[in-house]
Amino acid sequence: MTAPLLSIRALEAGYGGAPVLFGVDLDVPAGGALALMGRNGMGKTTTVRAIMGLLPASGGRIVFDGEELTGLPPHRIARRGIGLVPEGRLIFPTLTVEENLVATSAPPRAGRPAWTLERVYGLFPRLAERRGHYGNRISGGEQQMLAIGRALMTNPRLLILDEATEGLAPLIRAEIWSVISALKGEGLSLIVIDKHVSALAGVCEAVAVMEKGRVVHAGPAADFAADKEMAARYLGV
Ligand SMILES: Nc1ncnc2c1ncn2[C@@H]1O[C@H](COP(=O)(O)OP(=O)(O)OP(=O)(O)O)[C@@H](O)[C@H]1O
Repeated sequence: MTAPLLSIRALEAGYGGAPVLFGVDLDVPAGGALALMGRNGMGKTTTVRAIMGLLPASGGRIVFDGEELTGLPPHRIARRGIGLVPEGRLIFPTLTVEENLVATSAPPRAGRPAWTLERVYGLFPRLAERRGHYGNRISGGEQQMLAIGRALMTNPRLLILDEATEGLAPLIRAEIWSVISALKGEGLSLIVIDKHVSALAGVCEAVAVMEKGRVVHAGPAADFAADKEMAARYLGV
């Protein structure tokens, strides 16, 4: 069996001495997509922050493409090839759409087609129409597209989407899911945090459910989506 692209073992992290993660284990195979689920406050975003180096790990290991990430600063982790679409989008409000896209762009990776402005605009034609608008003058859906485009401009090998469809109108949400699915089809590896179980199962092979800072269930996403009782037990839906 080939080693996973991302492997997390016994990860511990917290805020100001208060522990939040108590030994998280996760794997993402190259080209695979993992749905990370769980009720509010269970530690999903904290896990993502630890992967990105935005929060120090107090224990455990994060290995990406065979190299240890634990302890590296966020910009070096991004350079290794992990892109983040953060919860709340965090668009630069006083930069234009185009400036937001180029602000964090990074060189392409060997063997993968480079992400360019043209390619991002091809994926999201609305961003091309809004290219000169400031980040705080576009709709929530457009901001979400921009957050995804900006992460793609770093030419990631693994893209982490934290609540990328949260609070969006159904049509825009469907557009975002179809883009996520297309990215998966191109071989990009994904971690997708979202509440929409059936949409997740359409893109992700695997699911991991977090409860109180631990992974309490891991398995095929299709099985999870088909088992209403299990979804109700873990997600309270
Ligand atoms: N900056 C912070 N300082 C202190 N505690 C925090 C901070 N951010 C999160 N927490 C706490 O850490 C725990 C896990 O939060 P986290 O944001 O990782 O959950 P989540 O599973 O992503 O949920 P959500 O869907 O609400 O984002 C919660 O108890 C939360 O209150």
